[in-house]
Amino acid sequence: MSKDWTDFGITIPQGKTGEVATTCPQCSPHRKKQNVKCLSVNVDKGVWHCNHCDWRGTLKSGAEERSNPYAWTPKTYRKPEYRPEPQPESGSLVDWFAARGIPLEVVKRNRITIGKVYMPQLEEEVNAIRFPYYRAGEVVNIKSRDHRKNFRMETGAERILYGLDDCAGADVLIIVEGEIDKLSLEVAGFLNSVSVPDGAPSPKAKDYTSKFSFIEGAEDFLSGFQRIILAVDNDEPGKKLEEELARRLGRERCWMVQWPEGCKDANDVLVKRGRDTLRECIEQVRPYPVQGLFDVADFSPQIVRLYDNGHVSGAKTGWPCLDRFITFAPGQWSLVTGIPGSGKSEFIDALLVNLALAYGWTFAVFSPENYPLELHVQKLAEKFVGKPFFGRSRMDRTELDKAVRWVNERFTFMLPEADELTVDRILNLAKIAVRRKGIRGIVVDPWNEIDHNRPANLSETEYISQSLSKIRRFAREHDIHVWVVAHPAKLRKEKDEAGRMVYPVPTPYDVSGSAHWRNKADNAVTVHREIGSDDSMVQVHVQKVRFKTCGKPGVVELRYDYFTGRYSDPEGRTVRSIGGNDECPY
Ligand SMILES: Nc1ncnc2c1ncn2[C@@H]1O[C@H](COP(=O)(O)OP(=O)(O)OP(=O)(O)O)[C@@H](O)[C@H]1O
Repeated sequence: MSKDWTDFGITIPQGKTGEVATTCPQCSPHRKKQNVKCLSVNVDKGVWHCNHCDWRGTLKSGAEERSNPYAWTPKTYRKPEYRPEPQPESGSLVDWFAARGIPLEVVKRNRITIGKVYMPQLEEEVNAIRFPYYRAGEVVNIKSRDHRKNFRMETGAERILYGLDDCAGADVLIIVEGEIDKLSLEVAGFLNSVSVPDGAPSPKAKDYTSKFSFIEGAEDFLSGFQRIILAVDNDEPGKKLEEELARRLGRERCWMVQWPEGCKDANDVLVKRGRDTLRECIEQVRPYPVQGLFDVADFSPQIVRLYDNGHVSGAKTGWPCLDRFITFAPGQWSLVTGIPGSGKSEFIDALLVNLALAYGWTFAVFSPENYPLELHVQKLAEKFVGKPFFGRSRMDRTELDKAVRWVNERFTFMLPEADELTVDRILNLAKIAVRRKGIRGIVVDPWNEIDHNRPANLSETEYISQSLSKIRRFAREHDIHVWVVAHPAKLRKEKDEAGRMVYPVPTPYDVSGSAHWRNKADNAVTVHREIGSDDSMVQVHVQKVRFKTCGKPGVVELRYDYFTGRYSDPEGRTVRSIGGNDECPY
């Protein structure tokens, strides 16, 4: 028997035929805008499709099963048409470049033209200079720029580096911040330069991962250079671009340029000081500071920034009561301990979700206890949506889809083969994630799942010391925060104030292995609760904070919601805060 619309919960106004817009029984009841008619139905053909949640089907064969809605699908890009007409040898284009010290032959070689372009921000067609982005002789994108400095790149086209084809066979690559800077370097005799497609991130931007999307498609290209010169602008966004490029491409092969006083970028140098000075700037580069080798000159901008802006704390946890005691800064590592089942993993997951939401941070997570992976995604999705995965009030399909896509963008999971479960291997995988995804944090949960096959010549203490040093080095080198979850050695129950036998709050000194845990960690946190009690309160003991700008020892309570895995900050429930000259129990 053939089915009708009511079998699928679809409401068609009586007598309507042809194309009808109506609400979607799958997603509308769960949306804020419940009355929006997001379901397109063709009544005559008996087919439907929801423009919001992608639910589709036909009366004949029913609702379509979504095979793997989250599967990776290759990105498809549009290739713009670019047929440069011969340009006049004089006039506005030539004059514009001449004023910037770029001669006609360089404009011609780079096939730059002037033409009419629709500028969405102006909602009109204007005359604009057009910079074609070539890769292997083919135009992949075009940057258009009008005389008021409005920019546009082609819709749906891939964002790649500008000037890729000029660098084939070079050992050294120069990266600049704009097309004109790249052309300026050509004038100074350096063809081996590329410009980032989107300029530098704004100093206030929290999430600027999309500015670096060109790296993923250029991995092979970028890996071919022994030396990379970062010749970006001499301003705050330029500094941010320089730091992020060095962090992702590897500081050890990056070099920095110092522009002369009063010059902002390569083109400024060309115009104000001439091509010889620009050449000298590129020839007199300084190595990017790497861990362990610093001159005060290497970090003088940071000193001035510190003087001007004051101390910068770490990233806030998302729970104001806890923020008073600990914030998590890049370049550091934190020990997280607690008795089994105290909620260490839940707490870390909730923290990462908060950091991802507030700062756009991305993470690589080694958490074999959270496998199979779908269980881990379940926990992260619950925290993101604020609804459980199962049960009557669970998240709907639209919320699930949104959550899974979000988790996919923010989290990478590391699980090396059983015979490669070493600290080195995990850090190697994390290094790739830094380059590709710009991750800001790593979680190792727990430490004892790593294969600690220590060399015969090392004691356990020496081995732990070495491994923790590697972690510290990695955090600093890549400017990321590392959280290591480690279990305490066997604890004995003790009598509490009420005479009950309870487990004491473990300290970093209780962590199996050695006192190096306490000494080497930048921060130490214990997640503690009385297992078995009905109370959903969890204590977070901040037992060590190395840098006072990031916090101070103290204890707070958070309330745990078992169904969503979220923690909330019950106003006024701070157990005690210890700081300043107060006696500190840790
Ligand atoms: N405050 C709480 N109240 C009730 N249940 C909790 C609380 N915190 C965590 N749980 C539950 O306890 C279980 C263990 O949590 P989790 O895996 O985070 O602990 P853990 O400290 O990482 O454990 P392990 O040391 O065994 O790895 C989970 O089912 C979690 O939902």
